[in-house]
Amino acid sequence: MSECFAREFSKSVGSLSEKELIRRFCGALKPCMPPSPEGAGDDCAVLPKGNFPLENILSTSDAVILGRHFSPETSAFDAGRKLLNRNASDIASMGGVPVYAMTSSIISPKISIEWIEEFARGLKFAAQKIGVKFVGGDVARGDGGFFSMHLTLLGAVQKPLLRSGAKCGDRIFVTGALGASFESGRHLTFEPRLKEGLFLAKCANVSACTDLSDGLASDIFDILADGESAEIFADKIPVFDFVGNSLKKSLCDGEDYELLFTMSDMSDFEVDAFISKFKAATSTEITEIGRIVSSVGEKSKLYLIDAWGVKTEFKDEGFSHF
Ligand SMILES: Nc1ncnc2c1ncn2[C@@H]1O[C@H](COP(=O)(O)OP(=O)(O)OP(=O)(O)O)[C@@H](O)[C@H]1O
Ligand SMILES: Cc1ncc(C[n+]2csc(CCOP(=O)(O)O)c2C)c(N)n1
Ligand SMILES: [Mg+2]
Repeated sequence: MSECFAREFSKSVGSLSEKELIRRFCGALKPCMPPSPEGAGDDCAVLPKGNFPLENILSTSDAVILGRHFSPETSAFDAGRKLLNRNASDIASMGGVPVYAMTSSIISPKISIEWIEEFARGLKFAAQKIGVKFVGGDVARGDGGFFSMHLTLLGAVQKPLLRSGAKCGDRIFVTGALGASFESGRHLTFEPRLKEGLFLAKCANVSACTDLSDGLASDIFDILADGESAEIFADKIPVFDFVGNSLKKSLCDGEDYELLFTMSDMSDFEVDAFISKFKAATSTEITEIGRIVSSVGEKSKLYLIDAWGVKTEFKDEGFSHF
């Protein structure tokens, strides 16, 4: 595994010119970079409309920052893969398909050339899995030991799944299992729930959807309108099986990159059939974890209901940078 910081100047990006650095980075991304003008090389990338196969264009942006989203011990390959996949998770949560990516980076001159190429190979690995092409970006020098790369991902969607739309009485579901994403390494190795998002986009009674990046205890509020709260059945939360994981961690750790969504007008009988259909179409487990309830006149809240039916407000928060 290549080390993040070079031990000799000649192996550091500081020994390269800006153009040489871009050439090395883009070289490691091949064959995921189309030639100019669609790809890098001119002042802008020229993206043919026909390459966005569906009616609406989606756009999202997220970064990975050394010390914030990965550590100096993380493999560069895993950090690069994470960068694309965490953006693809946002496209998945809208029910879209990812198409084009652009990366902008701030790089300390001490970063090793081998490390940055390995980072690009992680990006390429994720891109080949989900059919994304890289079409340009930017690099700038950062001081000290700083490294960040920001990725803008464009995608396409017919009818987007939105965060808004959940109504009182709707059932709340989540894909996969939650918590201990850092300790288990899933924050690096997860696969974006793209086929799951596409499946949901075709279901008429999905009323809201988002992906879980800051933790359910935070992200649930993104799908609650004024006058709505969420009741979650504590014993239904799919706690990821990992030493030290807990209900609290499953709600607060973040970086699960699972989909949280709501369904309207569904009978108990239909729930089992839906869960089976979802599994058959995507190979992914989903769990019904709660309901949207009315709380008119007060702030939206997250309530936990225990196995005895006792309801308490859950006040711990998910991840927040500030
Ligand atoms: N610097 C910014 N300028 C404009 N809009 C922003 C900025 N930062 C965030 N936003 C917008 O705020 C909204 C919420 O951002 P948030 O980062 O919570 O979404 P997210 O990408 O799903 O979450 P995460 O970053 O945890 O993956 C998004 O629509 C995003 O585009
Ligand atoms: C070194 C290191 N320290 C902490 C964490 C945990 N972490 C970082 S960002 C984030 C939420 C989503 O990020 P954002 O809001 O930027 O989208 C979480 C849970 C990590 N993965 N690596
Ligand atoms: Mg998101």
